[in-house]
Amino acid sequence: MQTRLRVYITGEPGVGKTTIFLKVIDKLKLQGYSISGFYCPEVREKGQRIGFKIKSLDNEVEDWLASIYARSSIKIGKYYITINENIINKIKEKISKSEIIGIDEIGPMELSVPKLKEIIDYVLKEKPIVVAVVHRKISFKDGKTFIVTYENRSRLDNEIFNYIISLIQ
Ligand SMILES: Nc1nc2c(ncn2[C@@H]2O[C@H](COP(=O)(O)OP(=O)(O)OP(=O)(O)O)[C@@H](O)[C@H]2O)c(=O)[nH]1
Repeated sequence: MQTRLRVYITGEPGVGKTTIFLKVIDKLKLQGYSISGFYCPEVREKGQRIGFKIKSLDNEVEDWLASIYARSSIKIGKYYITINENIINKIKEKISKSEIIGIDEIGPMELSVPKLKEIIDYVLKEKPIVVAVVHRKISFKDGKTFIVTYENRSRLDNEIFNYIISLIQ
């Protein structure tokens, strides 16, 4: 039977979702699994968030996703979306070669960018194993959701890693 595993990591703003996500990805990499995907770290200037980058999980590909300084036809909140076809294709190329896909995050912004939504839809539909940070306002039925809290964040990465390994080894 082809494995089909979805693991979603969610929780309140700033609680530690990305930290848990990256710890789980690192543990899986240490087990020798090929993993790719992307994450969208925020960029701050003098303490103020001025935009987001998009980076491939192996950090080989990086570009601006959205910025308050750019100008484009898509604006989400105060951010103009600036992602280009070139980085999308590079990330798609990496995703096509991996067995495990990691995404941080699946949120209103990422889903409002057509090219990113296309990748997310493809991954959730086609790839066997997906680990994704999901915005607290979004939920998926097909998979297991782990909620990060201040109380469990020191151990939740191990719990999630052990859950995944128990199903794919
Ligand atoms: N002390 C401590 N700090 C943590 C822990 N996990 C995350 N943090 C810190 O909490 C802050 C937010 O962590 P993130 O992983 O970015 O949290 P997030 O939920 O992804 O944040 P948003 O994407 O902005 O909602 C960062 O400064 C982290 O270093 C933890 O287990 N202990």
